[in-house]
Amino acid sequence: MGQSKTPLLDQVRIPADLRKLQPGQLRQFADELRQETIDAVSVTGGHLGAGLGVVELTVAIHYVFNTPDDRLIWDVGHQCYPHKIVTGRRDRIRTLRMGGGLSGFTKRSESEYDPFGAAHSSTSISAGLGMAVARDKAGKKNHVIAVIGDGAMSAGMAYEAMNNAGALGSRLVVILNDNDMSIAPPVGALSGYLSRLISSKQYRGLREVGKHVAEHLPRPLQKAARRAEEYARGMVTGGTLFEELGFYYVGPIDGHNLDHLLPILENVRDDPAGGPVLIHAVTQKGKGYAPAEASADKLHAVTKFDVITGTQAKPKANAPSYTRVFADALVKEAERDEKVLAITAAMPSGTGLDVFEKAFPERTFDVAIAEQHAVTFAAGLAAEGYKPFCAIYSTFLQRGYDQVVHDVCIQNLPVRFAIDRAGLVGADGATHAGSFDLAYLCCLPNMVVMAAADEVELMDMTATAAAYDSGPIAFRYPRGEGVGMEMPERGRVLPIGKGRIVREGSKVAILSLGTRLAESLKAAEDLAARGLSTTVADARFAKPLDGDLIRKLATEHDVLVTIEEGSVGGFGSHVLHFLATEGLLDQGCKVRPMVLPDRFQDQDSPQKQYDEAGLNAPHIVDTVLKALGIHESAAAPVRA
Ligand SMILES: Cc1ncc(C[n+]2csc(CCOP(=O)(O)OP(=O)(O)O)c2C)c(N)n1
Ligand SMILES: CC(=O)[C@@H](O)[C@H](O)COP(=O)(O)O
Ligand SMILES: [Mg+2]
Repeated sequence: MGQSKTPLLDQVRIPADLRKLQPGQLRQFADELRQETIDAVSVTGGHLGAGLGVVELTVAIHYVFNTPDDRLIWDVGHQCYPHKIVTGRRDRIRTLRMGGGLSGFTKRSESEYDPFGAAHSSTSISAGLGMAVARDKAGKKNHVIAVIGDGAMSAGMAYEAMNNAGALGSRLVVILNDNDMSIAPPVGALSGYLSRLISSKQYRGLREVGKHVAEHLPRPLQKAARRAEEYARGMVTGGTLFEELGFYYVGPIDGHNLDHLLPILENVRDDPAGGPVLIHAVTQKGKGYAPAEASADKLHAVTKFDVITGTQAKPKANAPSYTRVFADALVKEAERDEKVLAITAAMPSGTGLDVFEKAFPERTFDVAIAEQHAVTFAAGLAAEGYKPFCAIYSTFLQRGYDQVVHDVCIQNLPVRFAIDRAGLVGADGATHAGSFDLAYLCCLPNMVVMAAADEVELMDMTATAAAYDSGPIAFRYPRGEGVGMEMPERGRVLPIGKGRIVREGSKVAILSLGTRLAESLKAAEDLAARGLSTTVADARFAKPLDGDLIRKLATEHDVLVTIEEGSVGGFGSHVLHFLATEGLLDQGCKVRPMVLPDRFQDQDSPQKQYDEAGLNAPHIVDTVLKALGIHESAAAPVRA
């Protein structure tokens, strides 16, 4: 057996083992931890850049603080792979984001070292403050540390939390991990402010003097020195934004320099003064891995890759992604209509608006991680006659729901919602599943909701949304590739509220919404082979429903199955409501809605997730056979 490449890391299963090392060994330990992170992610794929940027912070925090009694919360949690390696999960780290494996984010049920789950950003200060107040009420003395990135710090929730923390005065340590990156380079005034904080050399000089003086005075005098320091700080920068919110500000410090991190964390740990503290750590996303450091996005998210070259093993695409189809379709609409604008909340590449921005930089808005603002900003634009396309993942649109109701629907403003990542999303698991947008949008008056069955439909829905100016309209589509359709030059405008029959039959009807259409057609072939003639219809609209189509299907078939990539309370529920109120359930048609299960599904491949959800062709066949009292199984060979 060759000599281990990670001799120090091999000695550490949990942080208590780490704390047995000498401070002088931590540099090597961090290097080994970084290598292990790179090697593990080269096997699993996942979020690489963020984790590489917090290797030293991870080591220093677990070394100085008594985790898990001291609570450590990672904002977003995508940077938590080094944390997972040093908290008893190194043996499973190569199962990251795989079915049955470790989550790609922090997760309470996975480890006592994960006191709070994450994945949606900007929650860590709120959760940390909750834990700090709980500690105070219980008379405990443990520390609470929240590590939040500069991107996550651009979300309103972070300020709500700091505003409250400053008022409550509970002891809370917030570490701002400032790597001057979100997924893309950061946007917004805060980003510029942080850069000024870091670059004001004069400020750093005064602070340096102040800090050293403060450290060598007896405790009572330190306060005086500290006040002098604060005065210096106030004199140079007028008090940092964070201090105005009631935080003691420490920094900016080098977030990769353990010689700085360790004493500062120890000072903060041992300082008997109460109150919230914000340590401003300057780091580099992708640190220590040349391909990441050289990449524009610092390898925020990668597939499996070759460690030596950094070359990723990206599967060959058989068709354009839905995201790309949307982006290209929107460009075509914008070429014809100067009122078309596009808005993203810090996800330009994920939503495809980076493509749109290349064509129309003046008509593209990245508002940072601020979905609530994005929606109402769009409403403001619509109120003035523009045609804003708010491109937000289904799961992240949950953040702006009240704005959709209150600012868009009640006022019936023509905001267009391009909802990517609808349905199950695979490796990101439950936190990112787009399961609920049908339920949370179809109940809203004035809202029109479409779901694309394939990439041609998505082009048509983009054109339809551009043309529709009578109120809010949303269209959803899944993560991943299209089905490989011949693409028209431009999308056609669809008649609002009208579905289409894709396959004629007579005994069974499958009414599909969205991309379950492919599985519905497969099921129809199987059923026909069993002597059950099957109609397949694509609803296209979840709202308004195509009443005539539904009535036809329910009155001309013995079984009507609805299927959608969404939770209960969405399309199928509204079809059932329609059937019931129209008395169409009274005539014996057996109706079976097929929806996502009423539980959160962990990560796996989308195909396996839909198998687990029971929404693939065999499940449709089984549902029909059961409804007809035929006790065959979809798995059983079809009768000759
Ligand atoms: C509410 C919400 N919107 C969007 C995202 C998508 N997202 C994941 S990480 C990220 C950037 C985070 O930037 P930062 O906090 O600076 O962390 P870094 O990747 O730089 O370490 C974004 C926008 C999210 N996780 N949550
Ligand atoms: C961490 C985070 O929230 C994003 O990076 C998200 O994982 C992106 O999802 P996609 O990979 O579907 O764009
Ligand atoms: Mg960042």
